[in-house]
Amino acid sequence: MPYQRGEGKTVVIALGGNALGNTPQEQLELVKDTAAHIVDMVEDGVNVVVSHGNGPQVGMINNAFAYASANDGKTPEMPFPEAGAMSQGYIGYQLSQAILNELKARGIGRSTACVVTQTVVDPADPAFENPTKPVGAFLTEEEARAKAAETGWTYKEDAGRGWRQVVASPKPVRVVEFDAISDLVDAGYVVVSTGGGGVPVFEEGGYAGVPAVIDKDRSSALLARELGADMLVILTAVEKVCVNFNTPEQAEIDEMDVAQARAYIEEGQFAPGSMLPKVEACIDYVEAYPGGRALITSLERAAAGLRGETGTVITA
Ligand SMILES: Nc1ncnc2c1ncn2[C@@H]1O[C@H](COP(=O)(O)OP(=O)(O)O)[C@@H](O)[C@H]1O
Ligand SMILES: NC(=O)OP(=O)(O)O
Repeated sequence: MPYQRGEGKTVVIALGGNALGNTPQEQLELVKDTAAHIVDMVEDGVNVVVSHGNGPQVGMINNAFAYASANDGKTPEMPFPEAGAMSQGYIGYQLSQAILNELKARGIGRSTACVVTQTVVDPADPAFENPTKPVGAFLTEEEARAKAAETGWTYKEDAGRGWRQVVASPKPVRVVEFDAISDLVDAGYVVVSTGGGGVPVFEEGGYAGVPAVIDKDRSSALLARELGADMLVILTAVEKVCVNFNTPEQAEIDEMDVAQARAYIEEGQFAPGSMLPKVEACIDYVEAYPGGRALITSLERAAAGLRGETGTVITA
């Protein structure tokens, strides 16, 4: 009996940094666990579309080529959009392989498809004037200042955790490969796409890559909305979003509607650069697609969250 999309819920999952780790070797181990959680959802009858972050990875690739180029005079510089595409390629390869292995181990006759994705951004987006997206490794202030002087790149302090290179993070406007992704979902593939939010491109006549990194939660929200997905699931390191996070008054949020979420944003409950863009992405999705529900939870609790047992649910 051929697979039909109408048979189960369609869910777009955005994987946070803890699902991937910091090096390709570490990631290869971590994605086995990630894949098991994803296949739990597939086993529950869910059509899963997976997207993922790429901040550490795209910075690592760009930096490695710049370093080699400066030191051996033979290695070429790697343009930022190409570094973004390379990050999608190797992360997608590892995720896809791990999911395939898990499907096979459980005797589930489904397959994966990995789509290197471009996402249109607006040349007039004010984000190009103010780089905010951290990429690459954490450095000390001294290392960051030396690197900035050597490369001309911008470095900023990242939420008390160290210094990182920052690049522009424009808003996603359109997923270029949307039709292909949708067809693959309809055909029953577990699709990995829109990694790192998609390689940002301007659409001026043809498409052309832009040196920037889109927030993957925002692109996942756009993809979920366009697909008419039943749910957007943002997986990160915490099981629930909290008010008064990291204080003695910390309290978990089980459910909030857009009005409540906006009120919490006004109060400054969600840290910019970490939880705030996730909540904003959920608002974008449920406002544009009121039939949908957004869920923020941890990777470990993802399948339980989809069953309505945990996580923070955001509704219109
Ligand atoms: N109000 C909040 N409730 C829960 N977590 C929060 C809150 N504000 C900030 N955080 C932090 O945000 C983190 C998620 O952001 P981040 O680490 O940038 O995501 P990603 O998993 O996509 O890499 C959580 O692990 C938590 O440490
Ligand atoms: N592109 C993106 O949002 O990556 P991170 O989640 O790693 O920051």
